[in-house]
Amino acid sequence: MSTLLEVSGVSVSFDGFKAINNLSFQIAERELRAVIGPNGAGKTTFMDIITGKTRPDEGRVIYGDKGASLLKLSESRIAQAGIGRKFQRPTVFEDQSVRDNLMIALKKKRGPFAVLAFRPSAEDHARVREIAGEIGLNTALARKAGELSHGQKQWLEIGMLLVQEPKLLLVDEPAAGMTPAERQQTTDILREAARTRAVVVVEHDMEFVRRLDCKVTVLHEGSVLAEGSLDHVTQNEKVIEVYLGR
Ligand SMILES: Nc1ncnc2c1ncn2[C@@H]1O[C@H](COP(=O)(O)OP(=O)(O)OP(=O)(O)O)[C@@H](O)[C@H]1O
Repeated sequence: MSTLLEVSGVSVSFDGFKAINNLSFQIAERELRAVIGPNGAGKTTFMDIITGKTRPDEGRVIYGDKGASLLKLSESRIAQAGIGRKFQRPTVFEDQSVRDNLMIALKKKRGPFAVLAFRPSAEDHARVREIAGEIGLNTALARKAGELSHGQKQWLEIGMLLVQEPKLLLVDEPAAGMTPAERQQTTDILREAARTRAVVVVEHDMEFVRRLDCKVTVLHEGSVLAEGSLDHVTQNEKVIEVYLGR
């Protein structure tokens, strides 16, 4: 399968401190990947580089079948090019229903001019119902987002990104604060999402990563320390030393 995103030889320093150090990373068009690593390993900075929030000092970030450089694009252009990011804390519109939250996200996809004259079509309603099903909220469409559990809000926000049909979805610590049952469902949602796109999940919870059952990239001091199945990387001596052995 072809590569969707290729990061090569990327470095970035903050006040002389190398947060990302000659980092290389690739993900295929349809792939689920977990990124793990101890505190300060560079996971957040790595995602900031992909979304254009942080510009690297060196290296290349190539995206899509035309091999476009993301380094030339603004944050909003990168988002429009199909890179969606879910931050740790849910940011749904609490006073709006689940349906309206998903509709707002659909509207956003159409761009600033569509917002003014947006009237949801039967197709839009069908799409919203479809996504609500994928995130396990099909019976909660009329509920206010503010009444949802923490886990359900996280799913809603993932749904708001999925409605926009990202090619690459970046998800930051989705399992934090979730009940075991919510974690299980989150795994299912992310695995399903990765059947039609690339999904990168940054996560500390090893049980959660195990259930994702995907290739794992271990970051340490801004570089890739190991990559492979969770069993493979957790047997790596260097990984045990810097990360698991702590
Ligand atoms: N804007 C910044 N200015 C200065 N230092 C920064 C900045 N952003 C990140 N750093 C430093 O870069 C290193 C990598 O940080 P980063 O947040 O990417 O790590 P992380 O793997 O996401 O950590 P955590 O698991 O704790 O969230 C850290 O030492 C951090 O203090």
